[in-house]
Amino acid sequence: MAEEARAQIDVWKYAHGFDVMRVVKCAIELGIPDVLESRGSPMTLSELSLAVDCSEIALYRIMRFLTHNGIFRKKLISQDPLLFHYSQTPLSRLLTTDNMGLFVLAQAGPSDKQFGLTTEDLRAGKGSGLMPTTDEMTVWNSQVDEAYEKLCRDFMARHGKVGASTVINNCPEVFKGIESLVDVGGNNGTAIGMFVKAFPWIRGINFDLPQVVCRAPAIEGVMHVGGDMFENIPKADAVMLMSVLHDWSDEMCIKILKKCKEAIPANTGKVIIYEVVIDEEGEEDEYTGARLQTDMVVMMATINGKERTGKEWTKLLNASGFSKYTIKRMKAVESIIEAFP
Ligand SMILES: C[S@@+](CC[C@H](N)C(=O)[O-])C[C@H]1O[C@@H](n2cnc3c(N)ncnc32)[C@H](O)[C@@H]1O
Ligand SMILES: O=c1cc(-c2ccc(O)cc2)oc2c(O)c(O)ccc12
Repeated sequence: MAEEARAQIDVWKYAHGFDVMRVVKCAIELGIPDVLESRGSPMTLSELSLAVDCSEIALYRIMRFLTHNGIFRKKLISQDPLLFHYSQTPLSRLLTTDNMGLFVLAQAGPSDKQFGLTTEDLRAGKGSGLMPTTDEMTVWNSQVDEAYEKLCRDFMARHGKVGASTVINNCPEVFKGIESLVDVGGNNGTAIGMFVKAFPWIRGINFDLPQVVCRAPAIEGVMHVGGDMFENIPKADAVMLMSVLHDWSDEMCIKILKKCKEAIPANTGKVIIYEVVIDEEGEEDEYTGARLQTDMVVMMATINGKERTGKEWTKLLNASGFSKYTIKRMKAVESIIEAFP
C-alpha cells in the first residue's frame, strides 16, 4: 500500500489512541477479564451482561470494539449478537486484576467523567455525554475548561473541512443538479463554504443553533441561518447532514429526518448523509477499526448517540418516510448515504 494511503488509515490510531485506552480501562473496571477468567468457558452477551452488571446494548458496543482489537475473542454461533460467545485471549488474561489490570488502572489515573466513559453510565446503558449539556443537545459542555472548550470547537470546524474535502474528492456527482443546499448542523459553515466553492452553481445555507451561527464568519455564497432542526429547517433542493445523526437516538433521528424531508421538494429533493456505516460481520475493510473507534468516541461524547450498521440505517430511513436510498462507500471512515422522499 502506498505510504500516503497507509497514513490515511494510521492517523486514526493517533486520533483515537487515548479513547482505546479509556475503553480498556472500563472493561477492567467492569471486571470483564476477571469474570471470563473465573468462568473458564465462553460466555454469551446476556450471561456476561448479568455477571458484570452492564446493559446489554452498551456491553455489545464495547465488546464489538474490544474483540475487533484482539483484546477478547468472539465466536459467532449465529448473526444474533445475543448468541455471540465471548472468551479470553492471552492479552485479556493479562488484564485481570490479579495480573496487570490494576497496573493499567493506576496508570490511567483517577476516574473522572470529564475525561472518559464511566462504568456507571455503561451499566445504565448510556453514553457519558461529555460534550452535550441537557436533553441530548450537542453543544460543548460549558463546565469544562474554557481553553478546552475552544479546542473542541476548533476541532469540529477542522472536522467539517476534512469531511467536505473527502466528499468533494470522492463523490462530486452527489452535487449534480442541486441549486440550493442547506447544511443542517453545519457549525461555523466550513463545509458548506467548501461545497459552494467547489460547485459554484450552488447557493449554500449554513443552518445551526442561533448561538453557533452568531459566531460564524461571513462566507461568500453562504447564508447563515440560526434555528432548531427539530422545529423547522430552511427549504432547499437538498439537505446535507454531516456527522449530526450519530449524536442522537433513533427516536430523535427520525424527528430530524422527517423535518429534512419537509424541507426538500417531494419529487426531486434528497438528503445527503455523511456518516459512518459500521461494517457487518465478515465485510470489514482497512477502515473498520477507525469506524468502531468513532462509535466509542460518540459513546463518550453523547448520551444516546451511536454509529449505525447498514441494517440500522435502513430501519431509520424507512421509519422516517424515505422511499429509497443508496450507500456510497468511500476510501474513508465515513460513507455517503443519499435518501430520497
Ligand atoms: C457533531 S457537530 C457536526 C458539525 C459539522 N456538521 C461537522 O461535520 O463538522 C453537530 C452540530 O449540530 C448542531 N446542532 C445540535 N443541535 C442542533 C439543533 N437542534 N438544530 C440545529 N443544529 C444543531 C451543533 O451545534 C453542531 O454544530
Ligand atoms: O469528539 C468527537 C469526534 C467526532 C468524530 C470523530 C471522528 C469522525 O470520523 C467523525 C466524528 O464526532 C463528535 C461529535 O459528533 C460530537 O457531537 C462531539 C464530539 C465528537
